[in-house]
Amino acid sequence: MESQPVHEIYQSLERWRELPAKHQPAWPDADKVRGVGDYLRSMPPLVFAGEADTLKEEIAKAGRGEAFILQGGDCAETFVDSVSAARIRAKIQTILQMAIILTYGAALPVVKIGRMAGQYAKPRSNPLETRDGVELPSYMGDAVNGHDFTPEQRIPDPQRMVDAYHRSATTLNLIRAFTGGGFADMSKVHEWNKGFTENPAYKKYEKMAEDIDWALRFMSAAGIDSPNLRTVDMYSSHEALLLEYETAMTRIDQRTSKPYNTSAHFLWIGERTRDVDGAHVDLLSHVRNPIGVKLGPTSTVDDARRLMDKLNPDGEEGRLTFITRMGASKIRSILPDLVEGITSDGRPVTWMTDPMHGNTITASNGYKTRRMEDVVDEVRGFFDVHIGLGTVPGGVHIELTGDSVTEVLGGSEELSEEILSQRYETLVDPRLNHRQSLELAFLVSQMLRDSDK
Ligand SMILES: O=C[C@H](O)[C@H](O)COP(=O)(O)O
Ligand SMILES: C=C(OP(=O)(O)O)C(=O)O
Ligand SMILES: [Mn+2]
Repeated sequence: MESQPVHEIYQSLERWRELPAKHQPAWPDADKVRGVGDYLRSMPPLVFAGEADTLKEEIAKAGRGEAFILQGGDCAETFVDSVSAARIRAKIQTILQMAIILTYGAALPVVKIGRMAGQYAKPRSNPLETRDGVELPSYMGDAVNGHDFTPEQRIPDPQRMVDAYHRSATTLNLIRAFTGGGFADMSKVHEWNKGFTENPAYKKYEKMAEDIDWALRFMSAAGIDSPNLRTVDMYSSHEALLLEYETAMTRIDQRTSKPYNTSAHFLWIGERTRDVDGAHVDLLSHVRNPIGVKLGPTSTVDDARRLMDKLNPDGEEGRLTFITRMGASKIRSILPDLVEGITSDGRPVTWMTDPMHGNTITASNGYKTRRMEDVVDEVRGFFDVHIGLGTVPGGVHIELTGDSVTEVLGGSEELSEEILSQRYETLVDPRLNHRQSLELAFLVSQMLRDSDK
């Protein structure tokens, strides 16, 4: 097939400008936005298109039940945390620990994707925030404005997109260093748990680490060795919200002459921007990365089919993932029709669950929170529905952190409303802490095991 002329590709990448674009910041200075776009276009890509292709194959495997995807990280990364190697390491470590729990428990390869190295932009329910009669733009993530409630901080500043690019680069560098440079060596599974032993989840982890050590000694004695035991692949992802940033980071791949978004391996379109005739869907329809679309409780089969027509008309395996986020009380009644309607289309999709965003509540003391039991119940509902239909539960999408924050209620330590204020550090949505993340991984590994019977 003849490749499309380069100028036509670049034209197609700008077509979104004629379409309705939701949740874009009201940038005060259009010239400054253009300048930032030019700067970003002059900068190197953050990821290589070939890596995105490899991830697409991995996601295809998850869609067929030959692997399972673990996607996790902050709701909103912050510039402050991006300079803390300890915080980034704790997050990577949490994802690696969860992945090893899932791999060992279910004997299934786990595809690891961080909500990291670019998760700096947020859609908000209300574009404005009012405090004591003062109205300012809502915080939309560090790539847009500052969290402090002052006009200086809250007015969107396009220069922040440049900062987001550089901080994504340093975070990604650290991810690559940790996952390729010895930290992720399987013989270190014990060390990842150091200092965390006085809790049932940590004890369970310790026991599993001992079993893995024994298996490794057996393999070594039997002369079995694999580079897979020493390094892991971890991919980057974020919500493709800021159209100017995502367009500037889209480049034509030399190997294939096709456009790839080089700001992350995997991009997703959020529940609030998934209109099939809107700007976000149009922009991502032109790039070749694997992409996801969040589907909330009002999604219809027709919505999802039209998204497939636009985003994956030829039914390329691994290209399109639907990340459902229905809410624990709704998933069992809503998901079956959606999955059946899409399965009968015949074109493959990979199904993931985001058990966080449909389960957000306000605690009696005003904190935005979630209940661990609802999170677990939505994942369970996701497995129940897919197993009932004979389709494949392909992965989980989790908001988490490696620190001991107090943002989500419940879990084995029975975190209560009164405790939320102790370490409530998120700037947008509540995240599972390190312990709750491991607990969830153990429960999901059991669900995966049961689904294999
Ligand atoms: O992370 C997702 C959204 O940005 C977030 O849930 C919106 O939160 P809000 O309702 O506080 O604006
Ligand atoms: C905005 C998010 O979710 P959703 O689009 O599902 O509401 C998110 O993932 O942080
Ligand atoms: Mn969120």
